[in-house]
Amino acid sequence: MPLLSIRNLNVEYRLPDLKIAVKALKGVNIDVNKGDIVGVVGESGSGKSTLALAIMRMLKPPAIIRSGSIYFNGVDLLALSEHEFNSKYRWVKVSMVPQASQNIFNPTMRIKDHFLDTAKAHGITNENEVLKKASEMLEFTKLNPARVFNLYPHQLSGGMKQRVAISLALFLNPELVIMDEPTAALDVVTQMDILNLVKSINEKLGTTIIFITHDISIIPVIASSVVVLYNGEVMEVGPMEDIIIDPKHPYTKALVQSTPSLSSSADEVKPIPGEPPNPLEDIQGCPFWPRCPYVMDVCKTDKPGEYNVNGRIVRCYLYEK
Ligand SMILES: Nc1ncnc2c1ncn2[C@@H]1O[C@H](COP(=O)(O)OP(=O)(O)OP(=O)(O)O)[C@@H](O)[C@H]1O
Repeated sequence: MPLLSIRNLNVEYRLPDLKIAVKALKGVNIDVNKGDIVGVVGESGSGKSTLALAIMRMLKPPAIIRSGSIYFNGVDLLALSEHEFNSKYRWVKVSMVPQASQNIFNPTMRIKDHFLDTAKAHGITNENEVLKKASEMLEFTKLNPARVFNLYPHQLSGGMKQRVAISLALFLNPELVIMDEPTAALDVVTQMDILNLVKSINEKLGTTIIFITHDISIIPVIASSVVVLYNGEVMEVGPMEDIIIDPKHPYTKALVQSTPSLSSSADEVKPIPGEPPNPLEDIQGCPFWPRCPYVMDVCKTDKPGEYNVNGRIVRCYLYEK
């Protein structure tokens, strides 16, 4: 059984002024196996953060989960009461390093108090116990707890803040951590440090990780398997090497070809044709058809199913048997 299994997840943002809903996630199915680092890749607006917030049950209005299930070890997280989810799952079994996590800190609180506050929100009030565990996690992320505990957020560099955000996500020993663009807004050297840290969390602590990024060039460095999102829909899922070396879905192919570091020569780099989708427009059929070089009539009217191509899932009529 996968550690996390998302089934037919549909999330909308309702925009009453415009009398429409933006369909941010459409029929999403994703399995995350224990011990994996699953890279979720997609362009801006493809629904990555919505997915992270849905798993954490942290979506706020105008977002609404229209339907679907998110099973964690077989328990549907969406069916639990808020009290049960908060006391047994949120941060305890599943936690998150949010997007732009450098900005999550309360500027008036010392780092130590961020750990105490998070623990308190989950019913853990033994200060010594919390600080001992927080120290271990700060040390694991290569920070000096004695020094960092008493600092205010503005006294930390961007890389240090990201390490603290990661320590905060880890310190209740979750089995799964969702990291939403954890290397965005960092310089290249610090990015590599954080990627190495993420790998050591996975290897040494055994934590399963969902690693969200808009940058497919990071995927080979970090992920064991990949989910490709486009306009709120899963296009392709498979092992990292297969997806990067031999992408099957025309969108994944276009994404790889548009990325200089993944192409063998500069001549092979091609921008993805056409325009990114308009979130207010509900495209019939496959959402990639207006940009797809292989488009067929059926793609414009019907959504492709999940076709199994040598053990990976590809949602494209080219692979219909
Ligand atoms: N609060 C909101 N109100 C209305 N629409 C929203 C809201 N938040 C997100 N959306 C829409 O939902 C879709 C998915 O957004 P989401 O932020 O999940 O994508 P993303 O892949 O994480 O993008 P980015 O990398 O830019 O953060 C987009 O079309 C976006 O415009």
